[in-house]
Amino acid sequence: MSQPEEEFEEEQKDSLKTKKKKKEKRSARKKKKKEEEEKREEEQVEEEGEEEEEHSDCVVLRGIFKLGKKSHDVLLTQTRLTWIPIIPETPTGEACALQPGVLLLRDVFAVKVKRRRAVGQESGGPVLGVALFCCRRRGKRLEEESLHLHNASAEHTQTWYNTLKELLTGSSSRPKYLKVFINPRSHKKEAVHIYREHVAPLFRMADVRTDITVTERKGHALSVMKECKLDEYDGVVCVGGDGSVAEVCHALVLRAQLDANSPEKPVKAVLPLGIIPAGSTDVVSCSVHGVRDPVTAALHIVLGHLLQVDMCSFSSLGQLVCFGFSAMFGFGGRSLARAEKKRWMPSARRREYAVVKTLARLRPDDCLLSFLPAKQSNRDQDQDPESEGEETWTTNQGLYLSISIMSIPCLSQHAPQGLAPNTSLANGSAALIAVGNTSRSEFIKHLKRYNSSSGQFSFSFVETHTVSAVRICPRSLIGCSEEESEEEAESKTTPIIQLEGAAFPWNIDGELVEIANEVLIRVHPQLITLYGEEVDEAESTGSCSCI
Ligand SMILES: Nc1ncnc2c1ncn2[C@@H]1O[C@H](COP(=O)(O)OP(=O)(O)OP(=O)(O)O)[C@@H](O)[C@H]1O
Repeated sequence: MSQPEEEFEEEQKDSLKTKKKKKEKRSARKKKKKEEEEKREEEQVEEEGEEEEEHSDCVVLRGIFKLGKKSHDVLLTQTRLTWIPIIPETPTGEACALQPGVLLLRDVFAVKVKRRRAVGQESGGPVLGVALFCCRRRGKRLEEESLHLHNASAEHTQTWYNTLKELLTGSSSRPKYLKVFINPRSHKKEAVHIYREHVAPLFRMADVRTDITVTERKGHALSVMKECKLDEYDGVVCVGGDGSVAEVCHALVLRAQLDANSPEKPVKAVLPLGIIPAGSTDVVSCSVHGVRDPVTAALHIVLGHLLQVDMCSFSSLGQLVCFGFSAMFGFGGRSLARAEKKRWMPSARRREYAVVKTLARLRPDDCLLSFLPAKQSNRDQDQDPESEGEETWTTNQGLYLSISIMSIPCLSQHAPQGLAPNTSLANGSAALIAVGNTSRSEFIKHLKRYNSSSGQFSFSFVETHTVSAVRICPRSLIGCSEEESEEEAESKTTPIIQLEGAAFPWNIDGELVEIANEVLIRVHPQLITLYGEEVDEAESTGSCSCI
């Protein structure tokens, strides 16, 4: 065979090979596609099976209503309302593209009879049908929505109204009577307005009665809570910032402890607490709602979404200071103390001023820091870490710029993943974040990373631990003399602080608490119930402008 012929034959062989390969590839692709289709069909069958199972939830009522302008076949079961459009036969046989719909009763918080009324008419009027008020989810936000079922028959409408009402009141976690505390001084003094505008109408609609106290001073909510008849209420609501929330949470747990006559051991709060955010940061509200939004918060309350949440007790020299969710010692305590001295400034400016000033005078504290690592068993159940026998404390002595203890993730719009992303609401432990001595620029880098999603702990001077207890014993007031006197020099009206016996500023849930001695913090698993849901991240509104 001549060479060109050989080459041709080789070429032919090659092209045959590639054709074969292509064919193989094609058939493999076809096979894969067929398998995928079969899988999809199987999944669809499974889904349909599940749907059928759910729909086998037997029909309680069935009737015809108009939704919009079209008639629908409406089915009510114990858990859902389903509507299917009734398509009239047309001479042309044209299909109408109307969609069926479904509404889960767990999302419905009110049902009303609709009537036609003239302007100013308060009662009576011909029946139009029933209206259902429900919540719709938009990301982390819950929004109010209504569904109108029209049928002019009074008897038909009444039967549906009664049955729906009965099904809705069957849910035991939904409150009927609430004790409400409103702090009129919170943040921009908008708490009363927020409650009246966004919350009260939803409570009224859901037939939730309320007993309102507008607080007159710090400690007012605590004194009311100590005295009031708790068994009358199904829950407590706090409208305010983190300081107000901390006071009401503390009051609920303290009251449970007093009622149970248990001076040593904290007792789980009897009533759940709903938080309507009206502060500037609203860390606790963000941690259980994912947003700072009064409507979302109110809808979680009326729908009875309950969450068990861990709390800490803070004590010094054997005396209880308070119950709370988070505490900051060092930088966090100092900047709050500085901000409190400038109460006359608007809150955002005050905070910025305090952060910048405290950064400018950054000083470490010489501390003895001890902690009790959390055991796995603490996190799984409602178990008191104190009851676990031998306690093996780890103790370090050193210079710290900041020490934080947080039993909840502390989400906020400035730190969407939370100040303590490694802890959760009810894992029976707290996050200990200890920031050792470093340069100002490195410390600022660490702080800035809270705004982004991660990396705030990947510095050699930051250590984190999962703990069930922490003890902090400040050993001296390093650098305070110079710092405080500079501060005082600015405000000539306030007396110079006497350093002897001076207390250390702590930021406990956004409130300034001054403690002179060692502080013991213990985590108490699921000590309180809050209205809300488990969220992994808060809605962010951009970074904090001060750093
Ligand atoms: N009528 C009142 N006047 C002054 N203080 C009050 C009053 N009612 C309650 N307080 C106290 O005000 C403190 C701060 O409340 P809160 O956290 O709601 O507001 P805030 O400090 O302005 O908010 P934020 O901390 O989010 O900026 C709480 O300790 C609370 O007990």
